[in-house]
Amino acid sequence: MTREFLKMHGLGNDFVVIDARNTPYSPAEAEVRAIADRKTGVGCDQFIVIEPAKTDGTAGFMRIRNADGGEVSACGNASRCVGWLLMEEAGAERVAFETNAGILRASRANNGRITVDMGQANLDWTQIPLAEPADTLRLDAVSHGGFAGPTAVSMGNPHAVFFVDDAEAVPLAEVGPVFENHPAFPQRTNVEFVQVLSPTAVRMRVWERGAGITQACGTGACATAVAAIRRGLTNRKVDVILDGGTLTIEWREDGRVLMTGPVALSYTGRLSPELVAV
Ligand SMILES: N[C@@H](CCC[C@H](N)C(=O)O)C(=O)O
Repeated sequence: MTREFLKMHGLGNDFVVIDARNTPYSPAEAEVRAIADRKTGVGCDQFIVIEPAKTDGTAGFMRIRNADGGEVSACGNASRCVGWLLMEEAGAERVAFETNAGILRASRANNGRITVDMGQANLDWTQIPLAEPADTLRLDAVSHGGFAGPTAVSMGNPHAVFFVDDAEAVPLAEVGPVFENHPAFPQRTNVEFVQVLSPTAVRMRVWERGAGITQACGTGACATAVAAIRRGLTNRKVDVILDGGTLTIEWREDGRVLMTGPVALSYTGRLSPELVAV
C-alpha cells in the first residue's frame, strides 16, 4: 500500500497534502521533487505533511516543503487548506494547528472562505534574515534590471516586496531568480512585484523561493500588505489581487496579520510505489 494524498489549492497555488498523523512520513528531498514534478509526478508548488500535534490545544503540525524539496516555515495558502481540512474533520468553526513558524488559528469566513491569523509580521533585519544590518523599509543595496529598494518582511519566511508602476510589465522569470538568490538574503527570499491600485487594492505577482512563479502566495500577500502599509500606500485592510484571484489581508493595530481567501480540494489519489521510497 502506498500513501494516500489530497490535491488542494488556494487560488491556484497548489499542494500535495499527506495526512501522516497515524503513519510517520518524512521523505527525502529527491522524493519530494519527484512527487512535485508536473510531468512525471503529481505536480505541486508545495508538499504538505500533516503530522501529529506537538502542542496541547492544536490539532496537528503542518510541515511545509517547496517543490525543490527544501523545508520552509510558512505557507499562507496551504495554511487555509489545512485549516479547512481540520475544521471539516472536527465539524468545527475554528481550529489551531502548528508550523515551524508557530501556532496558527484558522476560522470560517463568508462565502466558504477561510481566515488564518498568520501571526506577527517580523520587520527586524535579523529576522528576515538579511546578511547585514539594514533598514528593512527600503533595501537600497538590492537592485537589478531596473528594480531596486524592496521592503523586506518576514511572515515566518522571507519576502522582498518591490513597488512598481506596472506589475504586468515585470519580466518575472528573468528577475525573480536573481533576487531569490541575492546575497542580501542568506536563506534566499520570495520576491513580490506590487502595483498599488488604490488605498484598498494592490496587484501582486510573485516569484517563490523554491517554487518559481506561482498563481498566488499567501505569505507574499501578507508581506505585501505590511510593506504597503509601512510605506503609507494603502489602508490597513487591503485586497491583494494575484494571478489566481484575490486575498483580503488585514494588518491589525496589534501587529497580527489576518489573511482571508478560498480553499479548494481538487482530487484525492494514491502515490505510486515508484514515487515513494518507503
Ligand atoms: N505559497 C506559499 C509560500 C510557500 C513557501 C515559500 N515558497 C518559501 O520558500 O518561503 C504561501 O502561500 O505563502
